[in-house]
Amino acid sequence: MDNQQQRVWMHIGAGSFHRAHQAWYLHRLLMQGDTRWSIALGNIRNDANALLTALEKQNGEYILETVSPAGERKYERVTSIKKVLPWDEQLSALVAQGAATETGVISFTVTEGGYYLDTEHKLDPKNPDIQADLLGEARTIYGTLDRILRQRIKQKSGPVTLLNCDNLRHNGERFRNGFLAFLALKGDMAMLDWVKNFTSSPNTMVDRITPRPTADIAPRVEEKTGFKDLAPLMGESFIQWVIEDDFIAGRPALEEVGVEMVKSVLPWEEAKIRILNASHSCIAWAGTLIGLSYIHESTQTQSICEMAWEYVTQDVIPSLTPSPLDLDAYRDVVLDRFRNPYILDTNQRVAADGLSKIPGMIAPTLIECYNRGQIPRATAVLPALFFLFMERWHEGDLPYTYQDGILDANAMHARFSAADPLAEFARDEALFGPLAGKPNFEQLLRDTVQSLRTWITLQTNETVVSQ
Ligand SMILES: NC(=O)c1ccc[n+]([C@@H]2O[C@H](COP(=O)([O-])OP(=O)(O)OC[C@H]3O[C@@H](n4cnc5c(N)ncnc54)[C@H](O)[C@@H]3O)[C@@H](O)[C@H]2O)c1
Ligand SMILES: OC[C@@H](O)C(O)[C@H](O)CO
Repeated sequence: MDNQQQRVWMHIGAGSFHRAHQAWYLHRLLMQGDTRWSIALGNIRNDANALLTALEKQNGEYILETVSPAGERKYERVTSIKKVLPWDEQLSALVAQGAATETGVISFTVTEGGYYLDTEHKLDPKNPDIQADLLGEARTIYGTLDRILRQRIKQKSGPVTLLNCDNLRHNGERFRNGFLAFLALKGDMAMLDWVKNFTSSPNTMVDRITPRPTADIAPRVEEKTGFKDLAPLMGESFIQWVIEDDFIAGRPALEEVGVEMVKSVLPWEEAKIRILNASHSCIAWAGTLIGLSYIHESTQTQSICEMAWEYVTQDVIPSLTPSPLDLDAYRDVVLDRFRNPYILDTNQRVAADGLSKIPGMIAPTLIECYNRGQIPRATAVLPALFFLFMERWHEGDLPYTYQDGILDANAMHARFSAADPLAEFARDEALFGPLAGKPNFEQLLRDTVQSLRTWITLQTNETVVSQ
């Protein structure tokens, strides 16, 4: 193996997922003796500083615990992060590393809300974070990359791949359109041209359920491996990564470790986003509404599992057919993964970012059902659950903090203080695009919310009686 040319893959977004997924794949490649690429990890926000410090102390290494649906646990020391980039206000370390010639790939996980796109998948220029970045700050992925690439051009470091690893449909394309729109709004046509010509943004489908790490992992890791890990994490044993092979400045040989390199990621991403992610949120919102804390408990509640099953079976599968995937089998495997009791994934984590998930993951199925003359009764359950979930949020009755990158808390409270909050919700174009304000859609939501209120009362009484 030619190890002369050391290349760097910089990742922005030091959350759990990157370390359980992309870093794990590269680690496997290193273990095969191909050490040409390594990862440099940094973050835009200052919310990962403790983790970055812990990783720095361990030379970027940590133990990943994986657990199968049967409860079999495995431990692996992940060694692909060779550089930990410390955070400062100016993001100096990220900028320096991103601008270096050795860096050929810049990937990112900044959550679904981190792209600030509306139902038309267009950048929302009114968002305060976007406005700040247009004035030169680096609060979002756009302002951050703007800074990095500006420096890259100055140093003549050449082309670079910008690799989105978030759960977004057409994630490369949507990010790229957002970024180009951002640069156009800035009026920076030279930079815009450079990005068009010297970067590529492959679409990818990423998959591994990775809960937020809990305190019980470290003692287990120490007992099993003898390593007193300051930054251990846990994920399910299942893993998948499908990428469109469009890397402008080289890439690690990821196909050697099970990554599927394809021409078009479309069938995989549609299945993942609609069958896995949208059902996941459905289960998290429903579970929360009847007092459950974990995804497996919620999925094991028959009426909740039926909501997800019917949504996929009645509305999604007809939308995605024909597909090269066996969608019925995909649905069943996904629901089985959600039932894994050892993962202890929380409804809180999966319920997050609903304001981005409704337009990105759920509205397309609603629209397509209407377009083929079908009333999307099963899909309407998902936004109806989200409405009831946000009503609880408004009343201060959620058992946890709701995290949503694009939530305008004042506007949302105002909506729920209006005479008819459901009408306001159904008319929200940012959520429902062309369906917003359509009387038949509003009525469908109203009826669905009503029957879910009855379901919640019944379920809650049942829970109280059986306690
Ligand atoms: N955890 C999973 O199971 C999983 C699986 C597949 C894909 N993903 C994708 O990865 C994303 C992150 O998941 P995670 O488990 O690492 O979450 P996490 O909560 O551990 O980390 C979130 C990361 O995003 C950053 N961030 C949040 N909002 C941002 C914004 N507006 N701009 C810039 N940075 C922002 C945070 O600083 C942090 O680094 C998910 O939202 C999803 O799109 C996660
Ligand atoms: O639906 C929530 C996601 O974070 C999910 O855990 C992930 O997409 C699985 O790959």
